[in-house]
Amino acid sequence: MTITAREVRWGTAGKMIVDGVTLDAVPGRMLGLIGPNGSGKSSLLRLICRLRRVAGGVIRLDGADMAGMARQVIARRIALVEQQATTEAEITVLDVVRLGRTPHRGALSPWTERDGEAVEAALRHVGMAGRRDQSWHTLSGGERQRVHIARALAQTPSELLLDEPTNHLDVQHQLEILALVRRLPVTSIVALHDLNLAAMFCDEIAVLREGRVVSAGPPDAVLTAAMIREVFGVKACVERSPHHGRLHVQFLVD
Ligand SMILES: Nc1ncnc2c1ncn2[C@@H]1O[C@H](COP(=O)(O)OP(=O)(O)OP(=O)(O)O)[C@@H](O)[C@H]1O
Repeated sequence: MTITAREVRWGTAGKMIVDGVTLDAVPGRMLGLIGPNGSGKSSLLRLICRLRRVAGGVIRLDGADMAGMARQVIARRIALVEQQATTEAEITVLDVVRLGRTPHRGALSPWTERDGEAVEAALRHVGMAGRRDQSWHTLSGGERQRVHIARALAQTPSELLLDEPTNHLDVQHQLEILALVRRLPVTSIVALHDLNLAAMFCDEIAVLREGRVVSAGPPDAVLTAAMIREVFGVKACVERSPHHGRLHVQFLVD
């Protein structure tokens, strides 16, 4: 396992928001986090990359308790793409992606060939190499999302955390980004609202409700009509697609 969480708790204002979460991210695989709005997905991702400190339980990276690790050590390993990340307006696409190299560089160290290669590869991966000189504030929402993902890739993480990475993206780019993450030699944890994207791309899925994992395992075991009704309050029919062989969820409205 690369990242393991055991009985992780975190809360604020007297309310438990992550309430005893236990999960394992298997090396090289994609773990999906699904759950209704406010179920704790973003909070859990922020705990995993230690933007927040756990109030109880333990998160380990390759067996070592992350609570005792230096911030830079964590930043060299784990990249997070947040849902609504903001960036200074007066910078270019290239500037944003170059920021991904920060954890690998000392304050005075020169820009290296390796830094440049990581940035170029990241720009290419998200299809933004031709837009490197464009000003950040002129980008569309989807383009910004792709540049944020490029920044995370430039960090050359071994663990990649993505909070709703398909938000703002058109269907082609939704599929491309998730296919890219799957292809990368990284362990990924991805919060997703679209159950069909989760079914298509995730190796394992954990379902959160009110800060607790209520189901976890391969998509075939987790994505059931009963779970969708119970957790999301929606009627659904779950079938195996004759086209791609993965589960497909059809929602039913009265
Ligand atoms: N710093 C905070 N102060 C107060 N409440 C918070 C804080 N951070 C998170 N919350 C609350 O915790 C709950 C979980 O939020 P979180 O963003 O983790 O959920 P989520 O599953 O990612 O939701 P969504 O699907 O809507 O993005 C929400 O009710 C949110 O309002």
